[in-house]
Amino acid sequence: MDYLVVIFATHIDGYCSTGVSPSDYTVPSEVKAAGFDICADELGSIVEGHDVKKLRFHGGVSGIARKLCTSTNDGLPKDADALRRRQELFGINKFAESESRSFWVFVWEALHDMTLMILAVCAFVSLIVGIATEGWPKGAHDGLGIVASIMLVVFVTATSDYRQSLQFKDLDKEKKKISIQVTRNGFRQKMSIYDLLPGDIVHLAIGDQVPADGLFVSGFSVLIDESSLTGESEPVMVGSETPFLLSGTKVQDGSCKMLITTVGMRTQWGKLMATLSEGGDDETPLQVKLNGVATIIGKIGLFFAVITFAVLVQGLLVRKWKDGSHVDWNAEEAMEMLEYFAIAVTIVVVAVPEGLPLAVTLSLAFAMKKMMNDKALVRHLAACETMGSATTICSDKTGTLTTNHMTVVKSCICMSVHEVGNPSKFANLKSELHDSALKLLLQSIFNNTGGEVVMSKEGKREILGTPTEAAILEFGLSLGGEFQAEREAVKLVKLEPFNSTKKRMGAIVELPGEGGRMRAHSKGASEIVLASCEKVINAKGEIVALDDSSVKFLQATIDQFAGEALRTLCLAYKEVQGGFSPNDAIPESGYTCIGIVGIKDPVRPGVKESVAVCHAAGIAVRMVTGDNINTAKAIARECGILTSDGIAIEGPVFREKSQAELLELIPKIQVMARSSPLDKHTLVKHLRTTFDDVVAVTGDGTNDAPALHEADIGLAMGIAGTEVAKESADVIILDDNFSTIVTVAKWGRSVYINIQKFVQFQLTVNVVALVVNFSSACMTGSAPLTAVQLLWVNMIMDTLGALALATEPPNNELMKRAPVGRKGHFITNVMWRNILGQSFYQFLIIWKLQASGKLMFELEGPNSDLVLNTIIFNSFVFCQVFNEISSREMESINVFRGIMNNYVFVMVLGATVAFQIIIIELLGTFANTTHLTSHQWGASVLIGFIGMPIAAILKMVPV
Ligand SMILES: Nc1ncnc2c1ncn2[C@@H]1O[C@H](COP(=O)(O)OP(=O)(O)OP(=O)(O)O)[C@@H](O)[C@H]1O
Ligand SMILES: [Ca+2]
Repeated sequence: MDYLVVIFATHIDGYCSTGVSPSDYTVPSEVKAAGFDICADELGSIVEGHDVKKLRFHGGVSGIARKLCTSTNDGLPKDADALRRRQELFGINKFAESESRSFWVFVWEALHDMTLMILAVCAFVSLIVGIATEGWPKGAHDGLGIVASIMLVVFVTATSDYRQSLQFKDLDKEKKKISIQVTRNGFRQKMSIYDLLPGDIVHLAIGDQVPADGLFVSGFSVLIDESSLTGESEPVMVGSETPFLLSGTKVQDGSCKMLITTVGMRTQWGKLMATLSEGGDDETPLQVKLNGVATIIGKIGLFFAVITFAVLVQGLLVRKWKDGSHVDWNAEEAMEMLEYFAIAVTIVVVAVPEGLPLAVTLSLAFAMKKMMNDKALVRHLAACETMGSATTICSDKTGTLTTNHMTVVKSCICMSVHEVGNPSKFANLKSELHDSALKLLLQSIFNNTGGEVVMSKEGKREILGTPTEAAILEFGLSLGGEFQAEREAVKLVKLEPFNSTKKRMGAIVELPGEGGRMRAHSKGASEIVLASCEKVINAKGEIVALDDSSVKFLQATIDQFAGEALRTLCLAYKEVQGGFSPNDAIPESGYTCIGIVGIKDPVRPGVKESVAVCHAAGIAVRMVTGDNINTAKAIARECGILTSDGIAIEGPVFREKSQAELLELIPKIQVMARSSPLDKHTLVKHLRTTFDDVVAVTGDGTNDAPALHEADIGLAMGIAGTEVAKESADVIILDDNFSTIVTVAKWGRSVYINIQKFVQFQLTVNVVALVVNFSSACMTGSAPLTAVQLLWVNMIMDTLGALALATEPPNNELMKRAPVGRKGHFITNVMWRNILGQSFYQFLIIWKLQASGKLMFELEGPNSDLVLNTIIFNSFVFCQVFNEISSREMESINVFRGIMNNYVFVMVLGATVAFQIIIIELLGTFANTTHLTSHQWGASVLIGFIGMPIAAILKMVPV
């Protein structure tokens, strides 16, 4: 679809008269023909340029809406043809994506490997010298062998890189699936931001990202964070005087309705996106660490390679010196030199564990894909590996531990406690309420709210807004209130939307008649709102002073509700004397308490079990919530988070503690209630720095963003989460479920362990290959493993090994051990034991073969060296094949568990064996091998197999 935008963009440019002063603006004929009175470029210049003059010229926001043939109340009409025409003229809300790279780019990149290039030069020289001396095709075998191996390596590397890039592309798409509330055809609906068109009416709330450029229509206290566009961190006020909203910016506070004017690539954000290149995650910490390891090993390899080469050349020179032929060289000797050089280079190739970073990516990408199926979307690759070492999870309560389906189940209106929930109980409550109190209550509920009650397309009543708001609106409806009627009865002068720092929201309404009397409504965390009350409505409907006994009664009620795990909210009002201008602040004291409601939000099924899994896995779970302490405690107890030796603390208390006190306190904190965004951040920071914990934080709201950012792994909720929270997070939990977080931890651990397994396997091969070639070069003057053979071994241990070992799915055992934490060594003692033990065996057996293999296999004649070397090569490869199986487990003896479920492993192993047979039996001329008898085959396989019981015995050695 993108090309459409471009075509029309250029098309319209010809007509549109941008840059001219507003008064001589003429509408392009094409636009006019479609019924619009303004073109896309003009709209773009107004909003992007914050051009108040032009805006005024077009009749302000309502004028623009008219010219765009839309209504600020009902949005765009449904007519599909008209929508299509609109899209043709104004474009769609998509951003040009950077071109995806083709397979050949990856081939080209794989070819850029230094060692491979040197080898290619060797092959080339070998080909020329070979053909010149021995003729075609005999002289070309060695060279062709190397060329083929290089091609194989390049091809496999490129294929795997290419496949990764495709996967990341899919993920990128998933990441960008954002929907938003839109009014079209008179109905509120959720829509993908990509379907937005100029003229659409979008509802923005705190935490949303502005999806396209547009104008503010109506709303309150809108603060926009434009830092993503301008880098300016100070938020900008948006209102009817400065109505410009730019895409890519975020709503930091307030809520509003906006009219979309400019979409897609025409917006500044679109242009910005086009200049950013896609994908390409930074390297993860593990990758960085492993790259370091790889460099060291590479250097060791280089050292050995140089010595091996020197020793081999020296052997040749000494031989020639003895012959006295050191001055004249024949081609065969030149070839020999070249082969030595090739071997030296190959030793470097083998030594450099290119597979390490690859294994990490493979493993992470695999985990990422699987996690997506398990409802976790990984935004930053590094997160999954970090999650594996997490020692603490700071979870928020609402929505993560609970279902986020809230209903009012108890109320204490006018000082009398009622259970509500079914129609008869509501009738009961209603009959007891005094008329004037009921009126006040409904006025408060329906005006002092961030939610809305609307009719859906199907004619059903729908409640919009956060779950808390929805619960209260539902409560109001059940009491016989009507949203529209209450809204029309008074005029809303100001609304201060809820935010987590204040923990309350307020509204000012103008009452009808009587010279514009004003009334303030306040709603919020019950202790806080109650503290600002001076009066209360009593059971008779009279307004009386709030005396000590009433305060005690209300506080006891709050505690009682909270003790039953209910979220409590207090509603209060105040008559505002002496007028009110919208720029004034809503009063904070002198209120009259209407009542308290208790909202039930049941704990999610399975949370208790998941918390238990975390505890078994040595991960501490803490609840950090903005809710009342007793509510939090009750729920934490229900989930198994709060235990008898744990501490529950309130944010304001926590804030006052000294550094020394915190040191003592923090490890014991299991619940932190009434926390502000900053408290959450402080706790996480302390845990990370002072206690060296690896901290995972979950959150949904904008208030959680700082903590999510600070955390080692931020997990945002996919359903309830705001865009701001999601953007600060590393992982998005698509089903908002705590159990999914445990799954992420499990995958993280499996990634970590899989990479460890792979490293163990690869280091073993490395050590043996290096030592064998080096020692025999030193002692016998020849290398048993040739360049082509080494390249094949390299392939087995690098790419194929990574594939086989890095993609093992997790098992439940993983969650029964302690987390690695921040200080754990990547290569553990267990791994060293396995590596050294196994290498020792392999080295010994190959050494034995070299020393007395001819005797053992009764080899004689001119071919005996070749046969023996083939046997050595074959045994060496089979040692790796069986060691690959042993490497599936680092500690447990049973290495076969679940092997048949991991078909990649089985396939890789099968392919390795099959190709080994082909190399030896069919490609002997290229690989410097020869046909082996069944007896010799059996012996090589047996030698490899013995590595397995040895690995098993090693696992019994305690470290
Ligand atoms: N729409 C609202 N209007 C007024 N008060 C509200 C509203 N929503 C929540 N509250 C009050 O604020 C408290 C929650 O504050 P906040 O949103 O900061 O919590 P949170 O950190 O998101 O908590 P959680 O861990 O439960 O998600 C609630 O206990 C309630 O008393
Ligand atoms: Ca929250």
